[in-house]
Amino acid sequence: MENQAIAALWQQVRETNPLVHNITNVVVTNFTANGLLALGASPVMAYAKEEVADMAAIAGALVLNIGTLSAGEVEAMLLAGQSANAHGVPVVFDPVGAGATAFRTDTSRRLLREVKVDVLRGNAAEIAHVVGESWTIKGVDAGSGGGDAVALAQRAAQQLGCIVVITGEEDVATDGDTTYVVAGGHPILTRVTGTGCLLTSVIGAFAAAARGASRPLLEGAVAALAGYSVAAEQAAGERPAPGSFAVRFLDRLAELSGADIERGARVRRV
Ligand SMILES: Nc1ncnc2c1ncn2[C@@H]1O[C@H](COP(=O)(O)OP(=O)(O)O)[C@@H](O)[C@H]1O
Ligand SMILES: Cc1ncsc1CCOP(=O)(O)O
Ligand SMILES: [Mg+2]
Repeated sequence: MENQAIAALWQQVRETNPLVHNITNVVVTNFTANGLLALGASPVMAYAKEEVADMAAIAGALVLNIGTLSAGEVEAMLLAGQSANAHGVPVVFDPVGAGATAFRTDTSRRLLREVKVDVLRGNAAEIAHVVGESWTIKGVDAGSGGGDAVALAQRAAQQLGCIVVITGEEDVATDGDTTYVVAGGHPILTRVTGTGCLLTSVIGAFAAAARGASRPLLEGAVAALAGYSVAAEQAAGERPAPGSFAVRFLDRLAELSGADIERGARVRRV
């Protein structure tokens, strides 16, 4: 995928200002809404089972995130997901902490069975546990010393029949057939909570824009990953610290130019 096409997709998200319905966790709600606004998308958080089907139906994309799940929220996610499916709205799912507890693992698998998920995004440990493989996990974070993230993503995509995105030092996006690796970003991202969750919602914004233009969702996900990494590198600068990085990162998401992306995006097909 060419950097020019990535820049064009970022421009398209800004121009189309897609509505992204998030059912996400209490830790990252505000950061996610601000990140989506900075990017040029429109966030809405709606959780009540009385309204989620209606909201999902009118959204450009639905993002499900089980970071602080409860039984009631799972019920709402199923209703929202099924409504999105019925209305042709793309669904992006972040299985936060899958593998850390049986409730998270079982809920992830249930959502994937009962909702047609278009893009699954997690760290390597979460994706491994969703598909029944082992990988060290600590709460919501992946442990190191696992296996091959590219092969894991490809197996998961084939097994689940959706696009799988695994993030880490390098990010992988695959539909099980075509696979891209995105380099860049910065380790400081792992010291600010919600950067993975926001990325999942950003992929939602790109899925919404891709839907409008009938472009492949995989390209949208790759564009999201690539621009996100460039913004993080710029925000990190010389001596990054978590607090100021978080603020600068929002600024860079808002100000990232086509030229920044064309110069900085590092995508390769593997
Ligand atoms: N070591 C690293 N170097 C550069 N970027 C990283 C590194 N680890 C994670 N990232 C980036 O941080 C963001 C969140 O990814 P990750 O930490 O894997 O998700 P999560 O927070 O859900 O565990 C992604 O943009 C990813 O590319
Ligand atoms: C710390 C924490 N605990 C439950 S959800 C959450 C946020 C996880 O965010 P991310 O996966 O983006 O680091
Ligand atoms: Mg996460």
